[in-house]
Amino acid sequence: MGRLKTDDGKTDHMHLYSINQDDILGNRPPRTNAGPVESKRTQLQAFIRHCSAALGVILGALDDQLGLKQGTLAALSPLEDESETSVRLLCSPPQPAPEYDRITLGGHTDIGTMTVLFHVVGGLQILSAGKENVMENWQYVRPEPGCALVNVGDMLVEWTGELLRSSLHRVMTAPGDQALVQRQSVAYLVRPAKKASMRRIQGGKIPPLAEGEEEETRPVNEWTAWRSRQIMLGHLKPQSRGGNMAVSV
Ligand SMILES: O=C(O)CCC(=O)C(=O)O
Ligand SMILES: [Fe+2]
Repeated sequence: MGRLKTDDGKTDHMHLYSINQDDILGNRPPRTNAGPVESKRTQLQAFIRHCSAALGVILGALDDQLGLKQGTLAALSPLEDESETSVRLLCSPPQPAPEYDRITLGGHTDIGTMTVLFHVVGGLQILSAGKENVMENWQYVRPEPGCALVNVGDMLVEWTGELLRSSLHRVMTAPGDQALVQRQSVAYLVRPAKKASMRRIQGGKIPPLAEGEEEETRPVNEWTAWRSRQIMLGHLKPQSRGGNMAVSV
């Protein structure tokens, strides 16, 4: 806790544990995780497969809407290929004297393909497209019982020539009395296969490169390292991207 800088120059207010998909599915030699994770390998495998199947349905619907061949988007992140896909556990301690302006996890867009988020306690906030990044423009996203939240990541924005949008979000102290309890969330963060390309997908409704626009040719790993570094150095500001054309699903 307190290791990551938040947007207001303070530090985070959460514990974070990342579980690597390749480790759980056996795509690489096993890592030694914390005891509670090691004892739940079977459940984690089932969880990953379940999330992935659900995302497959959503990606299939997006294929249709974008006029792409069925399976195009899902094929970029197959379970059996090595990737940086992870299950991320977040935990923020209760605040007996809540500081409602405290940032638990700073504003960011998810860098990968898509995210499935499970949360019960509030605190997640989103900055709507086109809104200035000031406190009063951030809106809480109320968790819906029995529902997961699905987020588009930056790579889907790149592949679709910015048709799809990745939204800037963050975690704050939960509103009202919810701040008095511990907040936990589980996120399944899908990243593409390491060997995938960041090249824009061709076909369907995806716009071809405009004149003078440079083609992105880097592989996923290189692009990820570059983007993370640009954000860390402050050369790139995390912000909502894409959404150039409404695509209804
Ligand atoms: O805990 C949450 O509600 C969101 C976490 C998140 O944005 C992330 O893990 O990328
Ligand atoms: Fe996120």
